[in-house]
Amino acid sequence: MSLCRLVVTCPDRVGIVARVSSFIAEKGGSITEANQHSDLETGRFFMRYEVETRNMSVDSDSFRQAFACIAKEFDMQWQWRDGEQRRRRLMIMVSRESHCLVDLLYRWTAGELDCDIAGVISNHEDMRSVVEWHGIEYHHVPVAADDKTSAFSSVEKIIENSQADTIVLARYMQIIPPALCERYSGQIINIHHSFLPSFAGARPYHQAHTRGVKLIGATCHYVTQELDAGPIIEQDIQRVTHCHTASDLVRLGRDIEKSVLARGVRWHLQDRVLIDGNKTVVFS
Ligand SMILES: Nc1nc2c(c(=O)[nH]1)N[C@@H](CN(C=O)c1ccc(C(=O)N[C@@H](CCC(=O)O)C(=O)O)cc1)CN2
Repeated sequence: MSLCRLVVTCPDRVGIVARVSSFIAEKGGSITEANQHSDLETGRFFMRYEVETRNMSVDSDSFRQAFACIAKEFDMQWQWRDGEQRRRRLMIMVSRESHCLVDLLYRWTAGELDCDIAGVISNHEDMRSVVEWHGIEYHHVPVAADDKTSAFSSVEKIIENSQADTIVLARYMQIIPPALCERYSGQIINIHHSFLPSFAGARPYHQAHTRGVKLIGATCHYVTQELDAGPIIEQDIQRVTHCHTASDLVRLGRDIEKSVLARGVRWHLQDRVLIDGNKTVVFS
């Protein structure tokens, strides 16, 4: 097994850390990274342990079986992710803007993103050559304004057949239907090109330029039915001035979008992001 991750959320109470850490020690596991958080407003507790398991007396299935008793006692939602189960499969979705897609493909090629890329879905043909150059399957699924239902049933079938467990909207400019949001709740990551909640929706840089902002930003968030309102994973900003045109904001924003999305995806792949209602706990 070697390195495994234990991720837990449960109602907060005294004794959780003591019980879980002593259980891991009893099985011969060594906790190499420990993160925890108590949300005093909601009374929820969040934990993420990385565990070196080479000296453990049990395998992953036996660990899960034994830990289930503790999980039941503390009403935990939990995951024990070992090497085999740990590697996620990403489906990337893109429209016409290439910068976030190309940045993710570069980082994946460089080994920065510990995942498989199951494929790329786009409503345009523009990105086919760069995707296929990386040896990744490209799915062109046009979205007709008057028939989005059939387009997204094709999208859902492609995602299902690819066995992807994480979907990354790398400037994909179509609204994901409620059913797909529900089915992949907490598994669809979007990069919005503004510092949310400011300038949600379309053309945020032009909205920002009209408003005369002195900061622009980008937001990586989980996708929900409500547009650009899902749990925020990561954000960043950059100063701008009256000298910058709307096109300047678009150009300057690209670098922020790429880095914010990459951090958000990487933390998700490492099980560092735990959803807390419409917020997140990020053990970065
Ligand atoms: N269900 C959700 N879908 C999407 C979300 C989300 O939070 N929930 N984020 C958006 C990203 N986005 C801005 O970042 C965005 C994309 C698309 C639109 C929009 O109005 N699209 C039109 C079509 C536009 C076109 O054809 O070019 C539409 O879908 O009718 C607004 C914001 C991704 N999806």
